[in-house]
Amino acid sequence: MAAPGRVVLLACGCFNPITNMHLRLFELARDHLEKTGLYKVIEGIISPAHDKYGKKGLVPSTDRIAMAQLALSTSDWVRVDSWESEQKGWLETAVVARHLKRQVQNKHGSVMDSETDGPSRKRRKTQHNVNNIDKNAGSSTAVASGDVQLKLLCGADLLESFAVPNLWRDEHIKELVSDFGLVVISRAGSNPEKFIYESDVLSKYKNNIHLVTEWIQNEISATKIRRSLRRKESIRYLVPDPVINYINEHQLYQPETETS
Ligand SMILES: Nc1ncnc2c1ncn2[C@@H]1O[C@H](COP(=O)(O)OP(=O)(O)OP(=O)(O)O)[C@@H](O)[C@H]1O
Ligand SMILES: O=C(O)c1ccc[n+]([C@@H]2O[C@H](COP(=O)([O-])O)[C@@H](O)[C@H]2O)c1
Repeated sequence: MAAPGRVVLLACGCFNPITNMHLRLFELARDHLEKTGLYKVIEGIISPAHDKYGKKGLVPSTDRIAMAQLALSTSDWVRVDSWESEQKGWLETAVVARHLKRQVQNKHGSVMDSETDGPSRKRRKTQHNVNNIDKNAGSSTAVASGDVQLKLLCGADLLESFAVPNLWRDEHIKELVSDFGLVVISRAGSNPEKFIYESDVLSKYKNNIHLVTEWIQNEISATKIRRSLRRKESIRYLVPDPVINYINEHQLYQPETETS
C-alpha cells in the first residue's frame, strides 16, 4: 500500500474573532483524513481575510491575527498566516490558496528518497513534478508520499456560498475543487450532500470533496460571539481565555462599534 499523501489544511475566513469551533474544524478534518489511511495531515493554516473585505463589524486584521495567534499558542500543528491580510487589498480565496500552496511546497518540499538514491542523496523535486501533482489533484487517491497537497478546509456554509450569484468566479470554484480539494465540516442548517448533487462542477469532482459530520453539534459562530460581547454576556468556553483577555484589553466588539 502506498504511503499516505501529505496534506496541509487551509482555512480562510474573517476569524472575527477566532472561536473554539474554528480550532475544532482542524481537529475534525485531520481525524477524518487520517482515518482513511490515505493522508497524513502535516500542517494547518488559518488565513484571516483582508480588512478591505469590508464586512460589517470587521475589526483590524492585526487584532484578528493577534487573537488567532493567542488561540493557537498551544497547537503544535496549526498556525496563522498573515500574508493575505498584508496585501494591498482583499484577495480571492483561490489566489490565496495558490500563494500558500507554493509556500508549503517550498517549506515542506517534495523530497525524493528513492532506493537507488539512498538516504544521503535526498533531492528536491523540480517545479515540473509539482505541476504534475496539480494536474492529478482531481482524483481522491493518495499521491506519492513525497508530494504535499493543500486542501481548503471550510464549513458547509462556505461551500453553499458558492451558489450566491456573483460572489465566486466559476473558474475559481473549479480550481478550488479540482486542483486543491475541499474538506467540508457540516454545520447546522446546511445540507452539503444535496448541494454537491445539485452542482455539476461539484458533482464532477466529488471525489475531491471530503465531507465531515460534526456529530457533537453546536452553533458557535463569530456573529453570535460578537452579539454576546455587545450585550456584555459571557463568551467563556466558547472562545479561548487568552482571546477573551485580548478582547477585553483592547475593548473590541463594544456596543458602539456595531449595532446589529
Ligand atoms: N460552527 C461552525 N461549524 C462549521 N464550520 C464553521 C463553524 N464556524 C465557522 N465555521 C467555518 O470556519 C471558517 C471561517 O469562518 P468565519 O471566520 O467566517 O466564521 P463564522 O463563525 O462563520 O463567521 P461570521 O459569523 O462572522 O460570519 C468558514 O469556513 C466557516 O464555514
Ligand atoms: O474567492 C472568492 O471569490 C470569495 C468570495 C467570497 C468569500 N470569500 C472568502 O470566504 C471566506 C469567508 O467569508 P465570509 O463572508 O463567509 O466570512 C473569506 O476568507 C473570504 O475572503 C472568497
